[in-house]
Amino acid sequence: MSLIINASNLGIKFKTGKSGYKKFSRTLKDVIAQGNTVRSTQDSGDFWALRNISFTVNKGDILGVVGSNGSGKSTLLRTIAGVYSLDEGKLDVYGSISPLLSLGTGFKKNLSGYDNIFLNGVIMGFSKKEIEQHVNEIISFSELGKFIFEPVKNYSSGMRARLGFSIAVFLKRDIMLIDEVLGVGDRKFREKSQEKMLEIMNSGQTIIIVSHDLESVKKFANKCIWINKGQLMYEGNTEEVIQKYINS
Ligand SMILES: Nc1ncnc2c1ncn2[C@@H]1O[C@H](COP(=O)(O)OP(=O)(O)OP(=O)(O)O)[C@@H](O)[C@H]1O
Repeated sequence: MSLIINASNLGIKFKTGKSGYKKFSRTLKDVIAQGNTVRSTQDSGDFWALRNISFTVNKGDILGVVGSNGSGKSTLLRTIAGVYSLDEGKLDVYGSISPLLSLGTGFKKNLSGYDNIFLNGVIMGFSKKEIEQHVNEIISFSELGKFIFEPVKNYSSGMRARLGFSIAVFLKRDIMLIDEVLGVGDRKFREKSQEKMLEIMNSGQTIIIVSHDLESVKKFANKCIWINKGQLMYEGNTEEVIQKYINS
C-alpha cells in the first residue's frame, strides 16, 4: 500500500470579527494559478477550525470522516482540495485530486450543464478529447435529458447535485473527495449513485467521504477518522471509530 496523503498536525484557523468570518479562501482557479503557498498573517480574532490533525491515507483506501455539525469535516475536505492554505502543520498529497464538485458548487450558473461539464473537466486537468469521451455517460447518468442544454441557474438543487455527482464519477482523479453526496437526488438516483460508488470503490479508487450517514460510511469506508470541535478524536478501523463516536 503506498501512501497518498500524509497529514501531520494540520491546523486551519478562520478569522472572526465584526463583519463575520474572514478566512481567506481561494477558488479552484486561484489554486491552479498560485499553488498552495498563500498564508494568512493576522492573528487577532482567530478561531481554529482544525488543529493537530494527523492521519494517513494509502492508495485504494476509502477514508470516512465523521463528527457532529461544525466539527470541521468540510473544512478538512476543502483543505485537502487546496481551497484553504494551512496555518500550521504539514499536508503531503501524492496524487491529483477531484475538486469538490459533488454538490455542484463549482458550476457557472449562466452556462448550460453541458458547458459546465467541459469547464469543470478542463479545470480538473482533462483535455477536451478526454471529456468528449465521457460526456455522453455523464449526461445519461445525470438523467437531465434536454435540461443539459439549459443554464444551470434554472436547475433545482437536486439537478445540480446529480450533474456534479455524474461529473465526479466519470472524470476521476487519483483522490476523490465526497461531501454528503451519498444522499443526492431522489430514492432512485440515490440507489443508482450508491451502486456506482460501490463499483468505483471496488476498482481501487482512493476516496475520502464526509457524511452524517453512518450506515453508508460503515458500508463504504475501510478506515475512518472522527473529528470533534476541530480535534482528531480517533483514527482507525471504521466500525471501531463509529462505535466510539456513537457512544460519545
Ligand atoms: N469559511 C469559513 N470562515 C470561517 N469559519 C468557518 C468557515 N467555514 C467553516 N467555518 C467554521 O468552522 C467550523 C467547522 O465548519 P465545517 O463546515 O468544517 O464543519 P462540518 O463538520 O463540516 O459541519 P457540518 O456537519 O454541519 O457540515 C464551524 O464552526 C464553522 O462555523
